[in-house]
Amino acid sequence: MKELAHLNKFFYKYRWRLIPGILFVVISNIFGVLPAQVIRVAFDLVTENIGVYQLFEGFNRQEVIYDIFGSSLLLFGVLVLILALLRGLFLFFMRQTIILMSRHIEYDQKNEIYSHYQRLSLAFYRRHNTGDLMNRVTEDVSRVRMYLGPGIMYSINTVVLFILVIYAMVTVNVRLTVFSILPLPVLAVIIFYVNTIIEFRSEQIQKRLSGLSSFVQENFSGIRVIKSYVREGFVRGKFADESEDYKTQSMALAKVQAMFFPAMLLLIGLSNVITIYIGGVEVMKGNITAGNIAEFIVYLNMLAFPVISLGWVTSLVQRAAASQKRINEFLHEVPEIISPDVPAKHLNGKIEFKNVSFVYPDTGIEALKNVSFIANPGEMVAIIGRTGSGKSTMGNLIMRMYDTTGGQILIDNEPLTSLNLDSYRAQIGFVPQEVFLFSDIISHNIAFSADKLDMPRVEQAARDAAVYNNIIELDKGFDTLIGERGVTLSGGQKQRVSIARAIVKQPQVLIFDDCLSAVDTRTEEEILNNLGRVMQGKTSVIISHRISTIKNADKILVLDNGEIIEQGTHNELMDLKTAYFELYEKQLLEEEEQI
Ligand SMILES: Nc1ncnc2c1ncn2[C@@H]1O[C@H](COP(=O)(O)OP(=O)(O)OP(=O)(O)O)[C@@H](O)[C@H]1O
Repeated sequence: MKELAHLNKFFYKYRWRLIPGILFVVISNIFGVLPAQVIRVAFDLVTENIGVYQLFEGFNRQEVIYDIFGSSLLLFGVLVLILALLRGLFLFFMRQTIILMSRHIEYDQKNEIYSHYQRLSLAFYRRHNTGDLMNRVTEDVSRVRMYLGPGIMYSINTVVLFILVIYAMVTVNVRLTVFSILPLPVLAVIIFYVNTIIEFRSEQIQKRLSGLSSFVQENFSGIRVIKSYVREGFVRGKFADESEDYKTQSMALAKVQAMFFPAMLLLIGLSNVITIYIGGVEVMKGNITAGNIAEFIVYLNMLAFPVISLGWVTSLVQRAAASQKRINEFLHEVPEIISPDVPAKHLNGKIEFKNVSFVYPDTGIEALKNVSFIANPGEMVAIIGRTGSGKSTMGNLIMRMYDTTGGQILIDNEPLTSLNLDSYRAQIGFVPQEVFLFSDIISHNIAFSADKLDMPRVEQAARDAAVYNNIIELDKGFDTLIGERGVTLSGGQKQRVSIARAIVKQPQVLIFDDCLSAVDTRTEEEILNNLGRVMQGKTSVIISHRISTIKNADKILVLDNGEIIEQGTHNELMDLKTAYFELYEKQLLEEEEQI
């Protein structure tokens, strides 16, 4: 439960909603209790007046008594109505303060979690799946809100109402009070247990439902594979099985829910019966009036809801505590990559790896061993090697997505870890291996790094990335929506849009992580020529599988199993007639075979 203490700061922040809220709860409950007393007086008036009315049987005065009796009853009726209206008004204020407070806190908490997520490093995102990350910012926050809003509101309501009602009951008759509230604790305990079962089953259903939606989502995304392998029938069968499971769980829940309300009504009914019986005995003894029984019945029915909410609120708080625990787990996660608090600096673009080694934190895979090289401003350095040799890892380390586990990376002769990270990354154009474009229009995707859209710059970047002609051929040109809701670009087009996104930044350092793989060799040459112009005096790091992409580089690093086994220019490496030469021969042979 201590997990919920994290939320106290929000209660303090919104104290001017919470305090009036509590006040409104008290006032609304006072207006809730008063009608019961009015009803008692009215009831007693009825019994008295019937006696008086019968006494005047056969007299003219009987008519007058009847009229007085009628108008006073009407007055009581109007009074009850006014009290009910006032109660309603304060209930409205209560919700407007406390429930609104919970919505404000929900908003703040979502932002708090989301901005913390943004600070966490790539390794964190690798460790946790997207569904989990999303659940904590949506479902868990909603559960916590249930505690902040209804939870707090009904708890205060229950306490205040209990004090007021029990006090009013005890002042009438202690014996009757004890007997009539006797079934209520049983009701609270039953509701707590039934609620726990309901919640457990609901959670199971929720899990099945998210399983079902992930299943459907994945199959819709992979519909091409399903159709090409004619697996529609198989997938349909699997869907039916998953749905069947969901149905069974839902029916089990419906059964418990079906028992819930009758059990509740039974216990409330039992309280009423006891009140009337014991109350009747007390009336006969002359301890209370008939009006008191009516008053008690009203009190009991007023207590029923708080008793029910007691069980409900208890399980709600438990769930909120569990959710807050999950939220806190992430909020207390310290980012692995922290930028030192130093001023931004202009980047010249010298990159130096000094005996860099790197082991991936979660898998323990040693991706780089003792890697050393220098890339000077104005140079194009290429990295080539077999798959899994550590090329992308080098890109990730230059971007400081991870910190090295051995050796050092120097940027402009300073350790990378001592630079202002935001300013450093802002001056690098990184094109990742897996293209990712947002579901937005093309121009926004290209201008992603800028706060303001500068169309001439976007168009120039598209030209340099050799994708301009493809874009203007589309009906809406740069305003074409791409992604799930829009046009599907080809693999090569996507790669080039993501290249344009990096170029538009006019970066000091450009990193291409195998992002020309889906581009034909002629277009590739065009892009590389443009790059030569755009990146004049700046540093480019080109990671590739293809020798054709990198043969003009100033320096080629041949990576194998995390180690640089050769480095030099194309000609130098060819002369060596070792690994690079063999790779060249192999690729030449493959090209000839294709022709
Ligand atoms: N996020 C990660 N967590 C753990 N291990 C990783 C991660 N990314 C890569 N690896 C491992 O590190 C090694 C080097 O991977 P890397 O992606 O750098 O190779 P690559 O040369 O870029 O390969 P490819 O050409 O296929 O993209 C591989 O063994 C890979 O399994």
